[in-house]
Amino acid sequence: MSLFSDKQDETTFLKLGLPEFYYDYISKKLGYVKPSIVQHLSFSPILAGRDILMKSETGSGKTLAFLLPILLKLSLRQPHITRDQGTKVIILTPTRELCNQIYTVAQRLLIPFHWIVPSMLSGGEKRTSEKARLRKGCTLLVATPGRLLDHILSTKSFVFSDLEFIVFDEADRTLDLGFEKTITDILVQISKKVVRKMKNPTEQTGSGLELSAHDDISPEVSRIDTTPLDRIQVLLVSATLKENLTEFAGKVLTDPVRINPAILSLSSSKKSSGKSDKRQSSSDEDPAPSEPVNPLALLKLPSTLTQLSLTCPSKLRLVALLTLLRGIILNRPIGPYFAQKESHSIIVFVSTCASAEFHMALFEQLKMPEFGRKGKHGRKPRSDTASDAPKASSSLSFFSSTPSSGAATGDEEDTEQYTYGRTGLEGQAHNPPFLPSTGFFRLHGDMSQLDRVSTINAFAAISNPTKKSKEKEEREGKKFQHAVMFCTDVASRGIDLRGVSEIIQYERPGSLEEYVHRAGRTSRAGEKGTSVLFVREEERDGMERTLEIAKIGKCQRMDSGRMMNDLATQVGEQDPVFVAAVIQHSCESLILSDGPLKNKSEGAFRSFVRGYTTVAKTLSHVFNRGSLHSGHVATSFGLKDSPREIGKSRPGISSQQDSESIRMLQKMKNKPVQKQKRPHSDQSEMEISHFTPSTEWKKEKRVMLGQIQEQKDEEEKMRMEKKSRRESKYGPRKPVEKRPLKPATQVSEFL
Ligand SMILES: Nc1ncnc2c1ncn2[C@@H]1O[C@H](COP(=O)(O)OP(=O)(O)OP(=O)(O)O)[C@@H](O)[C@H]1O
Repeated sequence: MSLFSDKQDETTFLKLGLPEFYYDYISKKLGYVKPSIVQHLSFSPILAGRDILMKSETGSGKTLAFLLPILLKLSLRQPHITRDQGTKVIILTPTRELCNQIYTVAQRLLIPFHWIVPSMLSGGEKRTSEKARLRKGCTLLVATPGRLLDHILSTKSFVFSDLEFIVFDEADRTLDLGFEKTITDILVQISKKVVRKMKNPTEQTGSGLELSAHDDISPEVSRIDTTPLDRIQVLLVSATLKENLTEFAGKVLTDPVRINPAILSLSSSKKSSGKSDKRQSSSDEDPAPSEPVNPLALLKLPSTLTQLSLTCPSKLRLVALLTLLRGIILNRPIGPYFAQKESHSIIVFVSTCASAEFHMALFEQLKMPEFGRKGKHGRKPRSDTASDAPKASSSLSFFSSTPSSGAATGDEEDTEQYTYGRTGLEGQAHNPPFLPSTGFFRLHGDMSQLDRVSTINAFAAISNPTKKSKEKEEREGKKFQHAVMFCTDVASRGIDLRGVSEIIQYERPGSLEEYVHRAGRTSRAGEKGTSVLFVREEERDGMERTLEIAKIGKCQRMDSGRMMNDLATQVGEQDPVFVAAVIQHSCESLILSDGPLKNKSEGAFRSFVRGYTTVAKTLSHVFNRGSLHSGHVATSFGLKDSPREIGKSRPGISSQQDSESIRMLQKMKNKPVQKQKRPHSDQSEMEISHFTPSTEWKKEKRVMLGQIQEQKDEEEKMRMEKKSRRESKYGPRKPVEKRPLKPATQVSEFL
């Protein structure tokens, strides 16, 4: 089903009730002519004051689906709302990026309604300037939970006693990230403020430190007194509403309307409206029977998305990634799956900050090796014609663990060829980049907020250029045709980057939901897109079956042999295995010659192996470290040391390492060589099991969660302040046992 169904084509925003001048504005200035299905379905229930449980596929326009009717409701009020009436709408988001994005959309939508003031609290700014904005007053506030609670408790001038709407965008993610207690605290504070206002309607209740010793903020959702929240319209929104939301939704939503375009039905638990805010409408009807509670239908991707899996053994992952990226950006014929475009913007998902940093640094420096010209006796470059390429079938085994027999028929000339480039760096200074005219970016939670914003802007300037960004690029002389961004899952939720037509899930997703959200960064608003998932052979069937069972879609298998053959043809070689070996060798040599890059690579390798097990139950049967060969994983990070040695060796090229590299080239060509000293697989597993969660790993994990930790620190600080106030008043209290931090990847099992 497309974003706009046939029936939807007849519906414009005008028919939904937008005033004509406003429709003119959003259609002409913002390009929103027809509502998407989710916007169509949610419009009247929100106008009617109903609580909403909204689930719709990624990129289907959920932001507008809740913002437009809310803003319309507020804008129509007479006399006009003023900012000194306090905050009427709070939108909670799990990440700063999403916060920023929603705030930007709200700002644009509100241009004709200048009396409605939007604002944002996400922790990227100084508290004092945030306080100043709150003091002036804002009608609509987009915030991350930690920073919002901070201001609720400490900014006296923050007025929210007349709150009318709370929206939880990406609600399941917010809970997953361990914000449950913070949200509970926020709701408790809001309830108190609303109750107080109800008792004394003329009082202008600001916020501030009003906690008493008896204000024990409960960590349990079940202990929120939600009666006052009945006055507030609550909206839970996500592309994936999981079971961890059931209890939460049950507590904060009253008689919600479920909106799920996938099922194309609206449902409600009861016919009657129980909310006191039903003041707006009595004509609220339940248009359809209840949505069946089918946990397998919880995840949805756009039908315009092509899902692919690329099977690849660990030791060839790096080469395969480079080849795939080159194939996409050069519009080489790597199957019918990829758009032939002048400019490609590709997001590559990795699982750790260290990996994102490493890959960006490597790809930025990597040059195209000189195939066929470096051999001792020289080797004539072969012609760049398709007829020279070996048959696909012969190289399909390129991606199997053992080289194909076809690949093993090297002659003496081939043997000499392995002396190619020794260090792989000779004469490379003048070589073109492996991925020409491509800007590389990284986005992860360990970057400062400023860095993250400028990265997103720089990437967007290529993926979706505006006149302004084009001028800026030309001024600065940095004109890239393509963009590749290495991201952790910090970017997988809600980020709306138009023009991204390819997603590569290079390192495994942490859960099924993560898979969906990552893939959903393309095919937005009805556009076409492709998502490629890298899997090992032993993972492929399990992953495909899981996606099918969960009705996420069918994952087609990518013809990796064809991809490699094409690269070989491009560089004038016949043997894709040889080409792969040379590329791998170039990466390894570059890493060996560059100390900081090697450190990055080692860090990325360690965090990859450690993190491999932190997979949610929905995917733990697919990705298990039992079969992970750490030696091969090291190869995929361009490391030649055995896993045991990684981190111990000094950066720089040693002759021993260099000869090992040549041996590896020979091994890949299936030449009889002295056995390379690689750990036995059992030994590898011992290495991996060495990486049991340590303090160091916990630290890294916190880094991965970036801003969340920062917010947790803030919470802790507030708790301590509260404790000391309490103790100074009532004396020391028996310490309460601390609840363990909920792992970010812990999600409910529904398969
Ligand atoms: N009615 C519309 N007409 C045209 N474009 C639209 C319309 N509604 C939304 N869009 C565009 O579609 C894109 C996706 O919208 P949005 O970010 O709200 O999707 P989403 O459902 O929240 O996705 P996700 O679940 O990934 O966060 C945005 O670029 C938005 O501008």
